Amino acid sequence: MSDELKRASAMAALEEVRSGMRLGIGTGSTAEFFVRALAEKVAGGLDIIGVPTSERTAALARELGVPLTTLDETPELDLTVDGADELDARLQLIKGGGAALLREKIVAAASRRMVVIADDSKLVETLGRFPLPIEVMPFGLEATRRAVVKVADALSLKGEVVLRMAADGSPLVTDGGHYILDAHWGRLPDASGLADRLAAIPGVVEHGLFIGLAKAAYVAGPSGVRQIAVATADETN
Ligand SMILES: O=C(CO)[C@H](O)[C@H](O)COP(=O)(O)O
Repeated sequence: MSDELKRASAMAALEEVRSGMRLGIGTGSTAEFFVRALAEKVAGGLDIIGVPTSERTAALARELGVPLTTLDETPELDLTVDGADELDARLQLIKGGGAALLREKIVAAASRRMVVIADDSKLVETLGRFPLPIEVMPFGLEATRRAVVKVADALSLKGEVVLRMAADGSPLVTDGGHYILDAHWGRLPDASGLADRLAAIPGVVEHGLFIGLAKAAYVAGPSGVRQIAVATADETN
């Protein structure tokens, strides 16, 4: 994804931000463009407060002067803007490529509205080209991995489930102190059913399937940014 497209999608989402808003602030290289643009607006007088979805985003926001709070102080948010590794037309997402999926999901769920910023290479017909990140407890890792594989077997999903490693060769540790399993299963025709089964495994802390959380996406392509929105109950009746 080119920086131009990342910036374009971030700028489109920034249009939704109003003074007085409580914002969830996403993680990743696309979200970074959003943080930088938001910081400029804050410097120009925009009055917002943000909850970062990772230590990495918190550090950047702090450095750029974006006022931050926590979900404990501000448990209800107006809008969360975040990137995604993959999205489909129903705005089901795969997230967690940046290992921040747990905080990202907690923050998105605490928000009245979540919007996704992405380029059009991330828009797929069926989720699963991107390996699905699954955040797990270090305790009982192998037992949990086997339980995850059993879920895959039950759904006829085939492919490796591998522990994500850090650059130094040790297991990558998330902001929450957990590990990440990356599931290379390919197409996930029933993402929602898979999400339910993974969530029921005791050692699984959270998985990267975001179902029913995003309300809109700003998808940037060569011919501009288009908004994809989920139909509201009013529109479907
Ligand atoms: O889910 C995420 C982090 O956990 C990111 O939103 C996702 O990985 C997209 O990142 P990028 O904008 O760098 O492609």
